[in-house]
Amino acid sequence: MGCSKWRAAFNFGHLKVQSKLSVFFTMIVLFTYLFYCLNGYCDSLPRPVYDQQTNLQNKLTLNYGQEASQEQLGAYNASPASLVRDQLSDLLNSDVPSNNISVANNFGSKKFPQAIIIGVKKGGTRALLEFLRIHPDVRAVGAEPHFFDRFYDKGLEWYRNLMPRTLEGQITMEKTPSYFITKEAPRRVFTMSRHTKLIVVVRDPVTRAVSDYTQTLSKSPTLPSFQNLVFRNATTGLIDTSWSAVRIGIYAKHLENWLRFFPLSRFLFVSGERLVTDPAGEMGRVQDFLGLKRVVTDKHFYFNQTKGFPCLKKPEGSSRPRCLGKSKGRPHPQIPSEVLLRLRDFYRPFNLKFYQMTGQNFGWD
Ligand SMILES: Nc1ncnc2c1ncn2[C@@H]1O[C@H](COP(=O)(O)OS(=O)(=O)O)[C@@H](OP(=O)(O)O)[C@H]1O
Repeated sequence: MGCSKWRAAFNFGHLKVQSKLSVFFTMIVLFTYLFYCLNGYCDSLPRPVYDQQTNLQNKLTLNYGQEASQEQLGAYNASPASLVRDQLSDLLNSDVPSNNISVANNFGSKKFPQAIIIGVKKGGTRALLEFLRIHPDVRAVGAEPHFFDRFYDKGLEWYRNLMPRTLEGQITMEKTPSYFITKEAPRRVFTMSRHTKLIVVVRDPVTRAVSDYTQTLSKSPTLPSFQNLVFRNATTGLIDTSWSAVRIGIYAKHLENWLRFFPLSRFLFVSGERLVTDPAGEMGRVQDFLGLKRVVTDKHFYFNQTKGFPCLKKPEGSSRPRCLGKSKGRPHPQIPSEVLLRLRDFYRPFNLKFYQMTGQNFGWD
């Protein structure tokens, strides 16, 4: 009996010591956590949806060949949650190997883009951005932010937050091809920074229109035929310039709008055709324009016969080469040649004006 009393007293004392110790350790853990947070090391902890979106975009930035952009983002509304959902589904559905660097990037700071690919839709903007992203001094948002056309009211800080972090000497970039045709975009970009470098990938407006139509057709199979949409009056052959597939290709008109705010020296016009036939040559010009060392060269590309386009050679440690996804390089429907000829006639004067304005002959006629 006396022995068991003694044992109970011992156990009670032992328990007291134990609880004191656990309070002590909890305090240590709490203080350590507070110390780390105050020093800004809590970045990798779970955050609100809005911040996760930024993280996801950083992750997208490090993955090649996302088909996010135009198509998916065309469908999303302004809610950050839907943006996260769409981009997450991009990551999961992508046919691109996911073994690329996908570590969290907590180094550097988020800056406004110093260079933007502002157009044109279906010009080859995705290929250009993905080719640029192999450059170690380029960091870009994977998806299209659509800030200067759709989400301007969210404010510049919202926009900056979408950007990946960059270190000294690295360039922040994004691409949203609809900026080129957005009336308010030049003034808005100018307000952000008058020094922004502007890249426009242009492609023969006739093929561009067909490519644009092909994309819409892939989503709405009951769409009227190209020739039904392209003419305002089929008998007279009057072209319907209110159809966006036609309007986007009047490059001279859109450029005029931009030249009200930016001098020509701020622009680089990339040939969408040469981006396919000579990607390394075109990338050389782009890197020079951005003041970058020519790191992306012909040794990075090979021509994929099945795809019919240049793709990036597989990086070390990866099993697959990297081509753009299925939504790039779709076969175009057959359009009657007289329709295409009529459209070519329509574009000719605008093309000539564009060559004159840019001092470059793109050879579309
Ligand atoms: N390397 C490579 N791989 C695949 N596709 C390439 C490449 N280079 C240029 N292109 C051309 O890019 C066209 C799509 O242009 P965009 O990326 O600007 O389209 S989008 O506006 O973002 O939807 C796409 O148009 P379509 O052929 O009509 O699909 C391609 O012709």
